[in-house]
Amino acid sequence: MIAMFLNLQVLVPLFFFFILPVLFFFFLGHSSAGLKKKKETDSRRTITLPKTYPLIGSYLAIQAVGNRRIQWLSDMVKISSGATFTFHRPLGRSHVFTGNPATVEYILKTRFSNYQKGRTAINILSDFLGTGIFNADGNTWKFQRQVASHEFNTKSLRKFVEHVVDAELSNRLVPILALAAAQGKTLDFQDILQRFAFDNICKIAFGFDPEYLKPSAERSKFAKAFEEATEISSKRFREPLPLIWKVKRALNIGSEKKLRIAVKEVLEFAKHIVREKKKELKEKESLESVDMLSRFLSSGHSDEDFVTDIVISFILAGKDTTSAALTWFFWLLSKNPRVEKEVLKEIMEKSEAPVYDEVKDMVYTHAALCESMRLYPPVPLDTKETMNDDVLPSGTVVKKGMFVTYHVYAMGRMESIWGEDWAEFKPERWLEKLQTGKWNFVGRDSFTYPVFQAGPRICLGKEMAFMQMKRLVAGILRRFTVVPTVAKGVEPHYFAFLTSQMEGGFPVKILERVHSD
Ligand code: HEM
Repeated sequence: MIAMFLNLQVLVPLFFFFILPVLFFFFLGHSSAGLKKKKETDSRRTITLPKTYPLIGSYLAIQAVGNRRIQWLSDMVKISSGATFTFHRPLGRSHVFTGNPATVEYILKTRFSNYQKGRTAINILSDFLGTGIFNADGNTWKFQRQVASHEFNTKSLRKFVEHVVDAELSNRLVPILALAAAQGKTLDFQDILQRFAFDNICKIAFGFDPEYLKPSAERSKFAKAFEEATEISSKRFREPLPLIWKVKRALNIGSEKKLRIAVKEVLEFAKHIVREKKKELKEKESLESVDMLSRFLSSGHSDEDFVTDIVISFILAGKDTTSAALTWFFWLLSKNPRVEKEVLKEIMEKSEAPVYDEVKDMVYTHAALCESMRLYPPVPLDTKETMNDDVLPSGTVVKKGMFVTYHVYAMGRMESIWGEDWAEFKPERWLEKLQTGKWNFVGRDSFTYPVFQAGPRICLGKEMAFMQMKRLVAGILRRFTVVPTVAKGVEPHYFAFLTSQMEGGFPVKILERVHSD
């Protein structure tokens, strides 16, 4: 058995890393005609659909684009008829990518039960997420969704904004920014926002403060292990064949060994907190805390593995999504002083520490965040597995077991959806001016704008995310200006594993607004 694994461990990488590159150069040398006819040109380049070869499909084309996969697939979706593109993976497997709102509605709502997370994705994430809501289908998912939905009511949201977010903002974030401003220090703003979001979501999910944003604090072991587990688990999706990570896991080598250690660390820590909470609950009979874990436990769900899995899924869902959105938001704001001015105007009309209703009423900021996530969605792609053979509204035939991905990033950049000015950062496309002179928010349907997914599995934390982001934007911009130190003319690179990131971080200087205005 071991010998077989060792053979595979040698043969599989040999095929993908040695034989394939040789084939690549062979085809490149002999067949530029191998590319299909030109489909679309822009001022800088010609965009073409990739050639498909026997056995390897279009693997070479996607390898050649390196870390521009999202952008390349977006181009393919945009030039394909019905905004639906079939990518041919090695060994005859096909994968459909779509940017067609009718198809998105079809897979996320009309034929919801036919397009599930599926076995492949669940297997990939199960070492880390177990059967938590993010990694479950059918009744396991439904039950968690029903129980968790109760936790996202107005009362919880109000407490969240007025206690958790406010405390993290005024006790940690503002002092860090004030110090950076005084010292003229450059900060990685993406890292700061990620730490802010991690502290927030742990407090909500566990009632536990990992103190990740505390100045000069050691990165907590839990946060570090969580990050490592997320990154390695999501890299499993990138392996050309699932067999590769499975073999590495069986042999406990390389990244899989690191994953095992990280997951053990996360689970041990999470279970320790669950036990402590259970003890507390027994002693006090009812808990005052508002965290989800306490609520789950006090409503009779006491199975340790079950509640641990749920809580971990929530941390994952809330950890890097809001920070990704805010990173790009502050980048776009720095390039669009007119929009920043409008946002600031709205903030200055509220009190210094705006309460829930005031935050809710920040309509222009809400629109600016929607607009920023249109161009830079925190979750750029979302994949479903087909349960039974079907035909999509675009006419594409899908077979049982095939993957269908809706391409959120592409959809935010399609002229057919947003018009000729799709590339402009324009919050006003989400707004109408009322006779009173106030803005009114005009939403888009969630199948055209599936940034939070859509249908029965639409993001549970959407409203909480907006409240957190708006409160944070108000807290920062009222006092500071965020000035990127990215060289002039350089566009930061957008890439993603599960959630999007700015490659290399987001270096900024912080200026006290009093001095800068
Ligand atoms: C800007 C911020 C956010 C964005 C763009 C976002 C987006 C998404 C997306 C695209 C999904 C679907 C993922 C999938 O099933 O593959 C999702 C699911 C989910 N999100 Fe969010 N999310 C955000 C913030 C949050 C926050 C702060 C929380 C929790 C407090 C949260 C909780 C959840 C949960 C529990 C699910 C799973 C829902 C289900 O499967 O039924 N999200 N979110």
